[in-house]
Amino acid sequence: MASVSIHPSVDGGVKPGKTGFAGGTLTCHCKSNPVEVQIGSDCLHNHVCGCTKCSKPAGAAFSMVSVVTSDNVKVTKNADKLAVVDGNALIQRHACKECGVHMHGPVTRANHPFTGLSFIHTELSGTEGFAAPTFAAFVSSVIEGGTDPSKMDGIRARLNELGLPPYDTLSPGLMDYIATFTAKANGVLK
Ligand SMILES: N[C@@H](CCC(=O)N[C@@H](CS)C(=O)NCC(=O)O)C(=O)O
Ligand SMILES: [Zn+2]
Ligand SMILES: [Zn+2]
Repeated sequence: MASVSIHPSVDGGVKPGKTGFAGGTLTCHCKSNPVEVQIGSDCLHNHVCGCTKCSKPAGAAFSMVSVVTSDNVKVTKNADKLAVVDGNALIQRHACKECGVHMHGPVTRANHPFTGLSFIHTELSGTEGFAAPTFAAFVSSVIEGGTDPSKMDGIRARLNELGLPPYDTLSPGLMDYIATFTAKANGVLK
């Protein structure tokens, strides 16, 4: 069952986070002058994502991606090496121009449910303790990234085995959060 690599951080089993964890430093893969980003809190939620836009380690079918509030994200070293991958995307993924690693991705678009949040990859921190992923998002999207559709049953079974329930968009909790935001913005809900 373990033939497909979901992500190196979960392939050996999902490691629980540490209660009261206060953050850590994310470092890119450059051997010299790496970019460093300080995260001043635990992540609010963590998950694995199969979409083509989130950066995946070599050989992995998924990225592991989480959110923190953007005021808890500070680029502390070699900020000049960062460039936005796609200026039109909702998530402004800032990648290292040299090694390609995505370091942080703030959402700054006005009136969006995710405004004020930044997407980060906690495995870039040497310190373990960030909250563990709890579900798998955009699972069907791995096909767009080149996965053979015949592998999908096995991938979903492996995700369930790891305790990461698979969804083809976000988890029900997050989809409800987004729909509630939209219903309030439209005046349908008070
Ligand atoms: N099927 C698309 C899905 C892309 C997508 O919608 N990704 C989600 C999860 S990260 C998202 O919120 N994207 C916003 C963005 O990339 O800015 C793909 O794989 O490229
Ligand atoms: Zn780098
Ligand atoms: Zn994604």
